[in-house]
Amino acid sequence: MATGSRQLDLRTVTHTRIGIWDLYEERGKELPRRSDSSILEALVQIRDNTPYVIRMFKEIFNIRQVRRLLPAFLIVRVLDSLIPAVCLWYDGQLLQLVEAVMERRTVDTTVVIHVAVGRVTCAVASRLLRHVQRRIEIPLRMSIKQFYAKHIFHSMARIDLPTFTDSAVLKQLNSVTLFRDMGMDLAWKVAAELANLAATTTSIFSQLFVLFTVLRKQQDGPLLVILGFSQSLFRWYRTAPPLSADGLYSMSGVWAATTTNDDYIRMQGLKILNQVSSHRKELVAGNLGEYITSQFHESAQRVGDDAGDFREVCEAYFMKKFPSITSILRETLDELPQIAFMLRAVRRPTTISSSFMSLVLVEHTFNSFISTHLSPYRIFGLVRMITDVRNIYELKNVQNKVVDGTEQFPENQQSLSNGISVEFRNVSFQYPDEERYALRNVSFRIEASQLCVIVGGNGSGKSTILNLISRIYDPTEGTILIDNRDIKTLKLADLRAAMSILFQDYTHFPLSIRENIGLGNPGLAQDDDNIREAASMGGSRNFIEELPDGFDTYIDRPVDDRYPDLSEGSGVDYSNVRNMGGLRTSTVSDLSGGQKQRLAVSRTFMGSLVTDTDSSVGMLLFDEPSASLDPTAENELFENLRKLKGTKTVIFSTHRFGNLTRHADLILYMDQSVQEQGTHDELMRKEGEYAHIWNLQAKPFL
Ligand SMILES: Nc1ncnc2c1ncn2[C@@H]1O[C@H](COP(=O)(O)OP(=O)(O)OP(=O)(O)O)[C@@H](O)[C@H]1O
Repeated sequence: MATGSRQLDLRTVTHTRIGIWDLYEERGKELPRRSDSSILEALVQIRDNTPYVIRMFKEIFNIRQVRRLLPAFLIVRVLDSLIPAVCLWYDGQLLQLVEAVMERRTVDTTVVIHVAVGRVTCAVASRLLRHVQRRIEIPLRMSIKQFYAKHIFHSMARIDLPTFTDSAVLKQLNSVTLFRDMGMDLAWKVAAELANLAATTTSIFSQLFVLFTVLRKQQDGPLLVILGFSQSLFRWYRTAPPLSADGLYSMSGVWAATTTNDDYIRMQGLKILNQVSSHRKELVAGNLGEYITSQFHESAQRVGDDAGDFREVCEAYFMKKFPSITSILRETLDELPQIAFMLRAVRRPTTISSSFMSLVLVEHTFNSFISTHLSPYRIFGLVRMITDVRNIYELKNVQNKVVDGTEQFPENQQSLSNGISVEFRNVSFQYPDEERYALRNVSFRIEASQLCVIVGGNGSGKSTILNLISRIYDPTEGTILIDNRDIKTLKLADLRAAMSILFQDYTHFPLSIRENIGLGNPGLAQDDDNIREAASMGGSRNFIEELPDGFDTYIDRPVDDRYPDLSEGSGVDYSNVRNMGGLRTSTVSDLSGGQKQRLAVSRTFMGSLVTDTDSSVGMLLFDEPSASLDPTAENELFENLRKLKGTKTVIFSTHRFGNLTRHADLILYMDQSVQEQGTHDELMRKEGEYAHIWNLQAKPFL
């Protein structure tokens, strides 16, 4: 697969087979900040990522709402964390009361009342504090989330296609955006976890202090406290997850894992086929339900229990490698407070009941330490979150693969009204990770304001030419000149503002039809008159105006209506609430394929519109835009394109030979390279491949 610079130096890479997975690790090459399970490594991670957390706090503190609410939240949180210590103090009072009763055989009722009132007050205070905490937490969380939603949105919006589809970059993006709202919520989660940490530490030290105060007069009391504390520390350590901060055991270096297990790959494919709504139509029409179920079962049977996700399989593998060495020692340590208690009971049998109560108090307190927020899972979770905070900020630094130019384009905005010239000089191109050349040694020149039609069979490289003109990708070899200047020297934003493109694999944005068209020219995106004009040019205006919501219609609504978990099939009738609220029953859009294509054409025409204040584009690129259009619509489109001749450069790619080619200033007949070029008459006279296909395909219909 790999070629040239992509070649691997296999001597430095080790291969391990783990279940169905092949793991490749590069020897002696460490990633800057991934680490294994040791607490020390976790500390290193915290240290490395602290600047990002500080930056995060500075930023969230600049949000007015947060500046007001965060200190209040922290104060309430810490106050709440002191309550267990107060309760413990009352328990100590109770303990002393028992001792006094044992010695004097009388009960001091004021102490009893005091303790009872104290405990009740603690319970009430705790409940109230938690309520206040929750009240503050919700607006606080929403403000922070909103702030990071904007931050992450911008960091992602600037990434170009080759970078966006790079699997390593994708992983970084996923760490920030994988779970719904995850990235946006992350800052809040980190803040909340740090607050928890502070509160838990306060809680532990205040309880330790109270325990010492209560038990210091008892013989062996301090010893019990020390033993209890060390016991809980060891228990804490024992429950510490052996996972590294990124969830994988001890794999701190550069590594990659893949699987070639056909059944596993097929199972994942079948799952997607079954889950993603865009496949449902074919699944139903093809009567595939039973078939894919049986295929899934067969594959699952063959692959057996090896069919795990890499993380699971890896965990199981490394588990075997890490037996617990110190477990016996830890088990012994667990028993130390009880041993101390028994020794004391043997030496001083009269104090046995008070010692027992002390022991219960100590055990109860330290058990609560382990089960609190200081649980090792939460600590490791925090370390992971802190690493993700760094990912959020580093998203901004992801380098685009298509490097921006520095020169303004065009030098004179007016020049765009005469179109833009394009020249390919010996351009060859391979898509990333592809060995085959999509284009090989392609040269041609399209003069400003000419109409160029690119024709050729499937896979002949037509779309690739448009991808290169818009610098979605850069050529592997050769040069592209735009208005006689190297395309790489021009500022990308200027270049793209100067052209309007309809890609073959266009999509509709999950926005209103108005915006779907308007975004063809962001400068005019709010201008209703221009949007209507573009809709007329693209042949979509009539059917849009007939829709109940007209230009406000959403083709795919990005927000789902919500219902309780019970579905309609389970006997619940939602029609009343649905009718009352005007909720739709179907998520499927009402537009035909041809209507959708007309919308996409309208969006592209949007770029050709001019106002006094805004310049329009100088070039329009259409990649097979008439595939789903009826003959009338296609004819209208060609008329509109012909009208642009002389003011805009128009490049039109198609594998259908016909009306438009006869009006083209330049026809490129492609098959990986330019096989023939010229006007229709020139190519017909040449009697080459173009003439042959034209005679076959178009002539009978004209
Ligand atoms: N994103 C991509 N990644 C890898 N290879 C690609 C990609 N897009 C296209 N190719 C390959 O590049 C070659 C040229 O494809 P291109 O899309 O330019 O052809 P086309 O002439 O537009 O075809 P069609 O008429 O079918 O749209 C084909 O071999 C195709 O498989």
